[in-house]
Amino acid sequence: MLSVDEVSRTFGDARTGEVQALKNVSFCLEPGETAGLLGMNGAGKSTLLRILATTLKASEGKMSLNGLEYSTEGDEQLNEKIRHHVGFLSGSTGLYKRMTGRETLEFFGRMSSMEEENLQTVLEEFIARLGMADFIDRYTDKYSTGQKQKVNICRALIHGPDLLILDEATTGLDPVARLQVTEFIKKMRNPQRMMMYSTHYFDEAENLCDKLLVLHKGSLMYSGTKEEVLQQADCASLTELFTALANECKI
Ligand SMILES: Nc1ncnc2c1ncn2[C@@H]1O[C@H](COP(=O)(O)OP(=O)(O)OP(=O)(O)O)[C@@H](O)[C@H]1O
Repeated sequence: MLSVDEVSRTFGDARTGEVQALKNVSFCLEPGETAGLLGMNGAGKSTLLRILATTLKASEGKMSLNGLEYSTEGDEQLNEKIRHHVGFLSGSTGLYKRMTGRETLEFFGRMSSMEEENLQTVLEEFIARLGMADFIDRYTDKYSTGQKQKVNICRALIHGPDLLILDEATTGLDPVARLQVTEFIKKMRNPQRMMMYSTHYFDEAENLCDKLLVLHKGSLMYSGTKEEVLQQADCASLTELFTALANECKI
């Protein structure tokens, strides 16, 4: 289980003083569950995902993954243990230009101490499922955005993490690649794996996620199934909900 309890994060900003990017956010994810993280630009989605991936420290609060406590004091040994169970695709995940996609995935699989036979089996399955055979042996600097993103998603998944964190995984993809990627992510669900999926596409949130977490100005404003969220917000659709939030920001 992923447990997030009263997590906050403040950034110092030279121009405006302090920015409170997350304010007392609490929620749980059960094994097998996928949560869709929604929110307007600047709502705090990436900040939350980076904290869960241990690349950023929370200012306050507690978190645990399957009983392992995150360290907010910067204890690298504790966070290293967590990292073994986490796969993270951030908005800025890059690829080594002078490696092929296959070499990249082999590299990360070996870094995670995967057995060679298992690594090759998983790799072939990923290549087939995401239609990567045509480009996987080319250097990644020649890849299109969609091709890069497919390799990045595989990189986050190669070691079979319990918690998969995907930050806007389909941004910039054409409709066919978007469908391929979302179908692949759906197939990668299993009864143990938890997923945090941030997106600006409502159809993906509805199609992929068991529950939704709506962040607004750093606070978790609504959470639950889509129906529960709409009921809490007294809205008929997610579009209506976000239009209301956007209008509130203009006031
Ligand atoms: N390193 C930083 N220093 C100062 N402020 C930051 C930093 N990182 C994020 N912020 C601020 O924290 C707030 C939340 O940012 P965050 O990137 O988490 O939002 P987001 O919901 O992921 O937005 P988007 O949908 O645009 O990616 C914003 O006001 C942002 O400017």
